[in-house]
Amino acid sequence: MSETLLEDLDHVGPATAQKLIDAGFSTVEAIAVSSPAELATAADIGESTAAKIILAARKAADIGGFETGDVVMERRKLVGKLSTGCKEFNDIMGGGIDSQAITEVYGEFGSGKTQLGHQLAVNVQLPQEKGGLNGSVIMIDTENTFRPERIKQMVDGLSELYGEDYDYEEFLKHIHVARAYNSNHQILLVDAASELANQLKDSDKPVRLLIVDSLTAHFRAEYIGRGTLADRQQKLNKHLHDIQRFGDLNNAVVLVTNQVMSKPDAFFGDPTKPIGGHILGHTSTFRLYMRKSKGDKRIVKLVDAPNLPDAEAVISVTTAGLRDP
Ligand SMILES: Nc1ncnc2c1ncn2[C@@H]1O[C@H](COP(=O)(O)OP(=O)(O)OP(=O)(O)O)[C@@H](O)[C@H]1O
Repeated sequence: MSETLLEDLDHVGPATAQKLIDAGFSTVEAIAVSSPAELATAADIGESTAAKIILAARKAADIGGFETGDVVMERRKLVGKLSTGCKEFNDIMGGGIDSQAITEVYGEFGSGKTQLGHQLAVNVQLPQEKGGLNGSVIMIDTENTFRPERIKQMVDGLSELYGEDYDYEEFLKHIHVARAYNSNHQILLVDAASELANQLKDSDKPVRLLIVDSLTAHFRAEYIGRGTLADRQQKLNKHLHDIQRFGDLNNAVVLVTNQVMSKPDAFFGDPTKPIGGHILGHTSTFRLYMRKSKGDKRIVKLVDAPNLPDAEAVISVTTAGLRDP
């Protein structure tokens, strides 16, 4: 990542730099990949100035053009694999959940999406040899489903598993949770997340996991009726690009959850399909479909991945956390 300060960019004075930072554009890279309209609104500047700033940022950040395959290969080498704690599940994901990608998990209520989020929030804090990424977590919680008590159970589960004495309070300190009260708030929280990630960048636990649980619930509740569909998809699309950018810039794993329709509905369509339709399908790099099975078992199906075959894994959701059955 470039070390250029915002103030060193042409057309950016100290006041504008501060406005940009307040709006969540705290790095040259974040500015370089924004659109003039987006930047103009966020920092309250004219669009032509915004366009000039973006050009300057692109030069300074040295991103946005073509890359040769070896450069892509270098960045891909940094891709981290976060363990789910379940062997079969890790296997179908090629060894774990990739950083620098969005993984969407969809399924009915109670299928275990939130449990997976909690387990990853614990695992990501572990060192690499234990399947973690030695990182912190940012969680955008839209339905008030985050439960610190559940984290404690999972940390206790880890202590048992490894015969070590993990302190759940330490784990909780590295999970930054924000409630999103509506879809606009949810969108703004990604900016806040970028800022926080930036602050923690050089700490001993940089942010390596972003969870948005649920990605779609607010959008679904707020955009009702056919006339609003295009608007909703457009907002969701931009939101997802912001999220993807977060994952790329922070080399972070991104997990977003999504519901399926429990009963057919003319607006949202097929009951077995995730909400959000095509836009989500194209943006999330990995899609997982979770469903309940017997007892505490859950079936996780990889339905879409760039370079992996579709496959299924069985996991158990136990008090100690996600486990192999
Ligand atoms: N402490 C626990 N011990 C064992 N199993 C648990 C525990 N807490 C939750 N579960 C299991 O996880 C299920 C809830 O799963 P989860 O909250 O992840 O669902 P979800 O897919 O996020 O649903 P929703 O769409 O409603 O948010 C419970 O029904 C239970 O089976």
